[in-house]
Amino acid sequence: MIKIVTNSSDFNKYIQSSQTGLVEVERAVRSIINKVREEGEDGLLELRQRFDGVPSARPLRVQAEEINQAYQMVDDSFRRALQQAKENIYRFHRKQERKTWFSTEESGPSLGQLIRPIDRVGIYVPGGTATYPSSVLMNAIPARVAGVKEIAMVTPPDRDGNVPAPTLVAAAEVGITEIYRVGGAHAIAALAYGTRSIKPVDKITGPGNAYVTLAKKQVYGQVGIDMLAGPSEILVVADGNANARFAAADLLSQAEHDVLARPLMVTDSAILAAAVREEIERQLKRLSRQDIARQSIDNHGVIFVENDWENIWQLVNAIAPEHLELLVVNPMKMLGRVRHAGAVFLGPYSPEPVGDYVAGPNHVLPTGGTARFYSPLNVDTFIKKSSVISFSKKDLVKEAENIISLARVEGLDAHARAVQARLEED
Ligand SMILES: NC(=O)c1ccc[n+]([C@@H]2O[C@H](COP(=O)([O-])OP(=O)(O)OC[C@H]3O[C@@H](n4cnc5c(N)ncnc54)[C@H](O)[C@@H]3O)[C@@H](O)[C@H]2O)c1
Ligand SMILES: N[C@H](CO)Cc1c[nH]c[nH+]1
Ligand SMILES: [Zn+2]
Repeated sequence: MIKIVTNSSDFNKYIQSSQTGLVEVERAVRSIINKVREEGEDGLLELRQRFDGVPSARPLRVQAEEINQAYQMVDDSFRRALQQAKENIYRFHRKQERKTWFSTEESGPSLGQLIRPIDRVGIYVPGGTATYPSSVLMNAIPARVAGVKEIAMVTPPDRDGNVPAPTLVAAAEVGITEIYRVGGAHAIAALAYGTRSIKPVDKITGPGNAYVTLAKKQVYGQVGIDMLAGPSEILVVADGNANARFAAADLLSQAEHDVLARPLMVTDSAILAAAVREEIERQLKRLSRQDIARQSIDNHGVIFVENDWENIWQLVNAIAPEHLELLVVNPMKMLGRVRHAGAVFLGPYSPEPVGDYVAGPNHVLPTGGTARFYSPLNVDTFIKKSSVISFSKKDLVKEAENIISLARVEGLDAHARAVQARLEED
């Protein structure tokens, strides 16, 4: 059963325990990464066999033929839904496009920013316990809008070594053909360091379980990463008027992702809290992934009951959840109180799964409190900027004294001389 916590002095305990690291997993991930670094592809295939049960003889790269066959295996309703989702996600992300710019003032130096896409990106598409074609779109579309040319995709195959057909079709629809059937921390290591058949990438993006997420954290620096997008979270903020059936369904929608998923709620109504708890038990029984959802609800689920709305907003921002639902009267007005959240869903008809699939904003979102400093996956994730500086002699003469004086204070004589050399030119 989900815990109901009414004593606000206990709140911190629940927030902190959910944001602290998983030491055992961190250690396991370190040794997985080292094995791939030291033993390359042989180590990778051994780990794939151990963790994904795939015979090492099964080639890493998915063949073009498998992608063609995948189209025969998906139905029309999936293809229509995929097209609609793709269109909506493209529309939202195109609004984020950036252009190279230069200052256009008539006098003074020319300054600007070069915008360049990252050359080669590795995207992780989860697949350990569910199939995520939607995550293919969410990763690839902002990369395409940014202009990334090379996208390598990794995803865990099933026990027979096959990548699910919907995942392959989604990849083909966004022009990805470099697909490797491998998941987990070992796949992240292979993307970061390269193996015989996988060329290393410049940046790794995408969500995953604790192994994947901690692996991304550990390879950061060797490659760029988007963020820490680990086991799913939802925080439902509900007042006494909220619908208990809706709140319970939304909590379960994230609980079913992972035994480590965090379904949280805060309300000022003890009556609603009890009703939601009852509803969760009733709805859980009908779910196909009830084993996973049950563990998430029992071990990580909490309903906080708090009368003071000032304290409620403090709690929301301290948790900094991946998904925040506002099931309150006039949610738009309450938006101003939100400082940290991956995505905010307003009102009873914006349930979290709308954002997972079709709304358009990205569903790859920061977890574990990292929405305090990370943003959703977006076009900027796939670009980088270079500053451009162009001074004429006149511009340099004007600034020379300032440069020389700052360089002297820093004790960097050669810096000052680089400027003086130009002043003494003729
Ligand atoms: N934050 C986000 O934006 C977001 C979006 C979508 C999904 N998710 C999350 O992605 C995750 C998907 O999880 P999943 O497990 O279904 O798929 P996954 O692909 O993330 O993880 C499966 C892999 O984990 C590895 N693994 C499992 N147990 C292991 C062990 N004991 N030791 C070493 N490696 C092990 C296996 O190699 C397997 O390939 C869920 O946590 C879900 O909540 C997050
Ligand atoms: N809710 C997940 C992010 O935490 C994304 C997702 C994909 N498919 C279904 N849900
Ligand atoms: Zn989801």
